[in-house]
Formats: sequence, structure tokens, C-alpha cells
Amino acid sequence: MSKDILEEIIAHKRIEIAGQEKVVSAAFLEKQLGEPVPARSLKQALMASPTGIIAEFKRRSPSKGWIHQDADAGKIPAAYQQAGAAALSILTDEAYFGGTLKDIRTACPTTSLPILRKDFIISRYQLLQAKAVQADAVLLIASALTPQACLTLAKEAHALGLETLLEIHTEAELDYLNEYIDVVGVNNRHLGTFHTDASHSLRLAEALPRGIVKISESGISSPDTLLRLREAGFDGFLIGETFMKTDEPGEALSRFIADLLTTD
Ligand SMILES: O=P(O)(O)OC[C@@H](O)[C@@H](O)c1c[nH]c2ccccc12
Repeated sequence: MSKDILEEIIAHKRIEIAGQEKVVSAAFLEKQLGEPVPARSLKQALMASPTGIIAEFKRRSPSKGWIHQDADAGKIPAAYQQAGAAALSILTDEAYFGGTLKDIRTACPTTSLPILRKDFIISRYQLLQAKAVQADAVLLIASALTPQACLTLAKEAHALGLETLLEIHTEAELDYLNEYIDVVGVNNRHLGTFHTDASHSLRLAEALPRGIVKISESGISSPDTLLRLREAGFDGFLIGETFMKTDEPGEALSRFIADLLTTD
């Protein structure tokens, strides 16, 4: 996989957003929102949950191709909640991940869990979209932003009543942390090469600041790995493919949690 895939996705995203803004203006979205209402808190959910699992709804990925092409956003997120997920992550990038904002709109009334809008957020317009479909939190990817843009977006997200998850891959990206970041996530997948290694989080664990809620993202396929990550200080675990590659992701999560409890 080419090293420039992230750049390609971001370039595509800029064009996509410009097109969307022509159809539904930022001013229109803004008017629909009314007073900012506090979202269901991802941070609180992670701190309160016995599993800490953020279960992801993802149809495809650039590295794997289709994972679950006909996945139903009206069923799987609800099944994840039933199985014991702490929170939900819903991929809304269409071109590379086969998702849509509508998936959040569809999932929202079926669950009371916090929903993370998982996308490549580079503009305030996308925060308005997230709020309009009632997402509770947004992902900010350090390697797709400058620290200044990350600060501006995180601050704007808070002003709209959205929480923020900062995704980092290297220790140097800790420079992106700011007072508007609620949760920090170490991505085990390098977004340039797609190489995944769950022990990447273990190596970075020591370098992460104390007081902040921490999660480990990608490539977590066994309860054993989750337990090692938990021991290293991670509060949450973002898991997609392990569940989505099965016919019944909710049942796969249920089995994962049952195994987790017996390995514990
Ligand atoms: O399916 P996995 O390997 O369990 O990974 C989930 C999640 O971490 C991954 O989808 C992800 C992490 N950061 C991202 C940024 C954009 C798109 C996707 C991602």
C-alpha cells in the first residue's frame, strides 16, 4: 500500500467537503442545531465501563477491501450495545471505508451509547455535520492536521458540545495534545503503510501523560492482547475488523467479552 494513502484521502476529502457545502451550507447546518446540547460522554463511558471496548462499524478499509459490505447500521450498533460495548465508532468516510453520515443517523435511535464520528476531520463543516446527525464525539488525527488546526478544531468541537479523540501514532505527536482533547488514542496502524502491531501501544504507554483517558486502536484481535494493553494503562480499546469480518458482529463481541472474563 502506498505511503501517500493518507494524503490521497485528505485531498479527496477536501473536494468532497467543498461539494457537500454547496448542497447544504454551513449556515444552514448551524441554524438547525440550536443550542449546543452536551453529548453522551465518550470519556465517562470509558471510565465507567468494565470492558472499555469501543466497537466499530466499518464496511471496508483501504488495506482489506470489503469487510462487511451489506452491514446494517440499524442492527449492528444495537447488537454491540447489547453485547456490552462501552461506546460505538462509526466510520462515515464513503470513498475509502464505505460508510456514510446516514449510518450515524440510522444507528442513533437504536442505542444509548456515545457515538464517535470516525472520519478524516479537517474542517469545522464536518463538526457541524457530526452534530447534525447526533454524534457525540469526533476523531482528530494528528498526522492529518497541524497542531494549530487540531487546537482550533478541538475548541470548535467543544463549543458545539462534541467530545474529541486525538489519534496519535508517535511520541512526537503528543505535541498535539491541548486542553480541548478528551481522550487520546494510540493507533497501532501506521496510516501511511497500514502495518498493524498491537504492541505499538505498549511501547508508547510510558510516554503518555498520566491524568488523560487513553485508548489503543486497531489490530486488537484477542482478549489476551486487550488485557496486556489494560495492564499497561489503557482505559479503552477500539476494535473493528475482529467483529465486522464475521456475519454477526454483535455475537462476535459477545464471545470476545465472555473470553475476556474467563481470561481475566
Ligand atoms: O479494524 P481494526 O484494526 O480493529 O481498527 C479499528 C480502528 O482503530 C481503525 O478503523 C482506525 C483507527 N484510526 C482510523 C482513522 C481512520 C480510519 C480508520 C481508523
